[in-house]
Amino acid sequence: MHQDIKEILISEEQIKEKVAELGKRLSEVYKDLNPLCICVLKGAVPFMADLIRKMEIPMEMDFMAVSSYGNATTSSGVVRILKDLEASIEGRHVLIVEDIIDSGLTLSYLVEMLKGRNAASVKIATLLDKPDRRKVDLSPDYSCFTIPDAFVVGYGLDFAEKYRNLPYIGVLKEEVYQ
Ligand SMILES: O=P(O)(O)OC[C@H]1O[C@H](OP(=O)(O)OP(=O)(O)O)[C@H](O)[C@@H]1O
Ligand SMILES: Nc1nc2[nH]cnc2c(=O)[nH]1
Repeated sequence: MHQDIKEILISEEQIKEKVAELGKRLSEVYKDLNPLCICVLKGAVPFMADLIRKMEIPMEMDFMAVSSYGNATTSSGVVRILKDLEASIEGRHVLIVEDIIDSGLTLSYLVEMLKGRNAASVKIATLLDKPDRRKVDLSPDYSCFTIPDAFVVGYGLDFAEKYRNLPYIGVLKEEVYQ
């Protein structure tokens, strides 16, 4: 285990199992709909890469970069679009793929914005859901794990851009970010 990690919350094996389950479910839900999976950079990259390989249906992908955190561990509430989608989503079935929903501020902004572009549907798939910290009324359509209120890293999630490459979800030691 990495020296900055206090505890492994979700193991590599647990992630693999849940992601495969979700991919199978999405393959049924989105059969014949050619969904557009939107990966929210950067944290959702490992989840997106693993999830789409478990979706055994035609699909397309695009990427967005938004930022509300910078290098902090709590959301500023201000969502900035750093990179927009490449193509129109009018009439498309959109699935936003996220690594974590915390305050919900990032996604509630994103969902409203994408709905405003006349998508046929806009749904959310998240690896992690941290409902205790929610500031807006938002719940994911698909979620792999519900986690307690702790700052987690790994499998895409960072602290100051580090730890994204850990294959598990871990809780960071307090002394690392204090
Ligand atoms: O529900 P919220 O409180 O809004 O938090 C969730 C957002 O925070 C993280 O992004 P971050 O801005 O850290 O960017 P990153 O994915 O590049 O690390 C995460 O990837 C979500 O997008
Ligand atoms: N790395 C990381 N980013 C987040 N963004 C919102 N919540 C979290 C969290 O617990 N960890």
